[in-house]
Amino acid sequence: MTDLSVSVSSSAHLASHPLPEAPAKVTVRNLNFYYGEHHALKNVNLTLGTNRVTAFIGPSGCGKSTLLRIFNRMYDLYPGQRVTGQLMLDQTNILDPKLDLNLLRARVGMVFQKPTPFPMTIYENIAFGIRLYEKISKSEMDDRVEKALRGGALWNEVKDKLNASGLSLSGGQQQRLCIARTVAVRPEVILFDEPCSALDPISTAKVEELIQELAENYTIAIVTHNMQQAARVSDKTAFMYLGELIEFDDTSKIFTSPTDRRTQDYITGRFG
Ligand SMILES: Nc1ncnc2c1ncn2[C@@H]1O[C@H](COP(=O)(O)OP(=O)(O)OP(=O)(O)O)[C@@H](O)[C@H]1O
Repeated sequence: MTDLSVSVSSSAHLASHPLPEAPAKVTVRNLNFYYGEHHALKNVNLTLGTNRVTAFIGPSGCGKSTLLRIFNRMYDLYPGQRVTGQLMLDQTNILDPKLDLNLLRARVGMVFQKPTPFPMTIYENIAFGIRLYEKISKSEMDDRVEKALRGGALWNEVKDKLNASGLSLSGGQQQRLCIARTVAVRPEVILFDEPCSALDPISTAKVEELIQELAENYTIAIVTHNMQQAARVSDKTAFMYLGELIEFDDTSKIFTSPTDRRTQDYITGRFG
């Protein structure tokens, strides 16, 4: 195959041999999702491997964001939405109606498309979430804030202005603040919903680098419209179409020799 629109030969990240299987962190079995009458996810099956980055790609409306939002039960916020099937985070049933959603969302953090810092200081943006779950001393909190900001690759830029408003940062810095805020509560899984779509190329490169660093300690799922981004940052790629998971494989395989014609058509830009 010679006409793939995503140049993968230049990406050092893409290995030519199959990735070893990682232990399952999130397991999706026969998952269906409905917005009222609309059947938005159709019998989806896949596994997010521990400390792997899994990218979700596919044309607009195929259900990528819907699937991502089920992983931390965001759909509970809206009436008329319904899910069936099985979804496990290790041994925890994510779909259990009795599950404590605050605890789930501490374990499965989310970073959105647009940076959404709280209208408070940089320090408080981080400390706020920690205080929801833990009572710790001021010096412990200072340590945690520093660690989180380092985790968000932002510490060096903000260490001298922790009392400035989070909203005074640039868009790219705000997004890294949101990542730091997510990391601060020590999640196991981080969901990224098109995290770079509002960022310039330099900020995008920083966030992509950060995502790869975070994969050393976290299991990551990322929805992206940017195929080069999926190829650069992810280990595994899931291609979705009209609510179905069409193909799920090593990213190198999806971008060089996909099995399904529809995957090939999408990544070569024939539709979507
Ligand atoms: N709140 C909602 N109510 C009704 N239908 C919805 C709602 N949110 C999404 N849908 C529908 O569900 C389907 C999947 O939407 P979803 O946002 O998951 O797609 P997507 O692949 O993330 O799209 P995009 O790439 O444009 O963000 C679409 O047909 C969409 O119109």
